[in-house]
Amino acid sequence: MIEVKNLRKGFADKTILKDVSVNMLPGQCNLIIGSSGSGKTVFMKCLVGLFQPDSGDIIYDGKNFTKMSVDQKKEIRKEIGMLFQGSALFSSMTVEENIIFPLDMFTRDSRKQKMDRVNEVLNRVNLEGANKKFPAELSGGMMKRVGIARAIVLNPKYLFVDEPNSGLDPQTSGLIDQLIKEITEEYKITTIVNTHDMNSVMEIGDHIIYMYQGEKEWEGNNKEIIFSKNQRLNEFIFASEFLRDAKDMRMLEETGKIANDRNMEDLTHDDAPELVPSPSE
Ligand SMILES: Nc1ncnc2c1ncn2[C@@H]1O[C@H](COP(=O)(O)OP(=O)(O)OP(=O)(O)O)[C@@H](O)[C@H]1O
Repeated sequence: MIEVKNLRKGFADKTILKDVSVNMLPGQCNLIIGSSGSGKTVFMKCLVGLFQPDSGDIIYDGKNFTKMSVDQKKEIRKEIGMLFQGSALFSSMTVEENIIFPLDMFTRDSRKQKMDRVNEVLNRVNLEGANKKFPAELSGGMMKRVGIARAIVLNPKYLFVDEPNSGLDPQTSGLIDQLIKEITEEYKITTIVNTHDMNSVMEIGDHIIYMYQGEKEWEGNNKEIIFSKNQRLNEFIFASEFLRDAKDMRMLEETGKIANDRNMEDLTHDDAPELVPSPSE
C-alpha cells in the first residue's frame, strides 16, 4: 500500500499540490484523472521521488519515503516499475536488450536466469518470440507491451503508468488496460495510472482519484463515479452528450433497471433509478 498524507508541492511562488491525502491499495488499479494542469504528473513524480515534496509524507508499506536517505530511496525504487509516455524504449536495442536492462542494473543473476525472466515476462504480455525485434519494427500496442514487460521484469510491488493509452486505437487501448489490470491483480501490485481515457476509467477504475487544481476533489470507484453528484467531476468526465447518455445507461444497469441481458423492451420512463450518493460525498 502507498499512503500519501498532506502532500504539498509548489514551484517558485505557485502551489501545485495542496494537501493531497490518499491511500493506494495493492491489487488495485488506482487511476489519477483530472484536466490538463491539475497536477497529476507532479503528483506522480513526487511519489516516485523525481520531485521532492515541500511537505507531507509518502509511505510505502509502512516505510516513510519522504524521510529516507538517497540510498534508502534506491531500495524502494527497485520495487517500482515505471512505464512513461511513448514507452521510452531504447531504439538502438532489441526487445530482449530493452527488457534485460533493469536486470543488468539491479541484479547479479546469471545470464540464463535473466533470459528465463525476459522470456517469462515476454510470454506474460503475449509477445513470445519478439526478442530480436527493434522498437521501430513494432506497432504502438506492441511497444506498450514491451514497456510493460520491462516495467514488471524486476517483479515490482508498485507500478506507475503515465497515459498508457496515448496514441493507441480504442481496441488496442482496451487490451493494454486489461493487461495492466490482470498483472495488477495477479501479482498484487499497487498500480497507479495517470489517464485521460474515459474507457479506462470505466473498465479498470478500481479506485479513481479526481484532481482539481492541485486538490483531491473526489475519490471512488468506477461504479460510484456514475452516481457522483460532484458537479466538477461530472462536467469533466461526462463531457459529451454521448458520455452523458452512456452514464445514464450505466446508472440504469447498476440499479437493476436494465436486466443483464440488456433487454430494454420493458423499460419505461417511470423506471428512473433512485440516485445513490457516493460514500465519499
Ligand atoms: N518543473 C516544473 N516547474 C515549474 N512548474 C511546473 C513544473 N512541472 C509542472 N509544473 C506546473 O505544474 C502544474 C501541473 O502540471 P502537471 O504536469 O502536473 O499537470 P497534469 O495534470 O499532469 O497535466 P496533463 O494532463 O496536461 O499532463 C502546471 O501548471 C505546470 O506548469
